[in-house]
Amino acid sequence: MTATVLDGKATAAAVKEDLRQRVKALAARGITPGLGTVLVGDDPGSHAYVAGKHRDCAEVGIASLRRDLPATATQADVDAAVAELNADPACHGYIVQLPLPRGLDTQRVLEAIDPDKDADGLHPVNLGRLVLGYPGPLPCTPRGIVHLLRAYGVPLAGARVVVIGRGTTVGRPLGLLLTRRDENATVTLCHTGTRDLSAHTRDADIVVAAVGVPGLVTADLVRPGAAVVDVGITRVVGADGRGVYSGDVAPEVREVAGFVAPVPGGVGPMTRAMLLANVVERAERP
Ligand SMILES: Nc1nc2c(c(=O)[nH]1)N[C@@H](CN(C=O)c1ccc(C(=O)N[C@@H](CCC(=O)O)C(=O)O)cc1)CN2
Repeated sequence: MTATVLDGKATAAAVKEDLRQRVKALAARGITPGLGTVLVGDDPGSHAYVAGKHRDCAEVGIASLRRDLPATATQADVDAAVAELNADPACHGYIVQLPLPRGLDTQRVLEAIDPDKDADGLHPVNLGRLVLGYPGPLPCTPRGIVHLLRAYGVPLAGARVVVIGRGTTVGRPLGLLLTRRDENATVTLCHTGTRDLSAHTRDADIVVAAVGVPGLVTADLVRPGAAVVDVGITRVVGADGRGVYSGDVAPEVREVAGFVAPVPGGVGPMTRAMLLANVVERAERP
């Protein structure tokens, strides 16, 4: 069997086309949605991701508000950038690019974001809303994973899903999302302390790997025909000595699985598209 590839680029392109139309409708009402970013330091990966977010904004007609701070920025500098975006009426939603440089208090920064402008859905108030099943912005990667699975008709209701990874940006919120009544899946949340990981994954209809351990999910861990979603993204040195991305899922899994969301080209583009969706939805709210 060769798995059907869950094409995140194509699915994200369709999401962006829909958003472009909705942004046009907003323009007719005199509203331009605005996405802000706070980027601190020199990490090349973070710079590339933030640049990508602003390119996406330009593609769909969302206004960009960039706040780039040097690696020497203090906690007070970051707090000030956050306070400025909280107060700016042109900004419908914004993100603080993670990870922040060492020495800055990530939790304090995330908690300072106005929950109403939390485009990442990572503020404790919004994670609490997710727990309670109240409406609110959803974390972008989990939302993107659910959208991608649905786009390819992978059944969620009643599905046994194993999520590997208990982080607050992907694993934990994904478990909450998939167990809502609308999705109705049964979720097992595995992590580095899980004994006999394969006993869980071999039983699963859907395996989501979000730990950042290249090649962790091998073919023998996957039930034939299952859907496997790769979220891990690690930069490794390829055979030719150049940097390449490696996911948590080994390449041979494609011979066993029914569906595979690859790295790159799977969940990453969906994460970016869902960020735009959160901003447009916020701008559409009365
Ligand atoms: N505030 C946030 N910080 C971070 C998040 C986040 O969701 N919010 N997630 C990651 C980084 N990230 C977005 O910020 C992100 C990472 C990777 C991709 C992506 O599209 N990856 C591509 C491959 C890389 C490439 O082609 O350049 C892919 O998978 O196809 C998008 C977003 C940590 N920080």
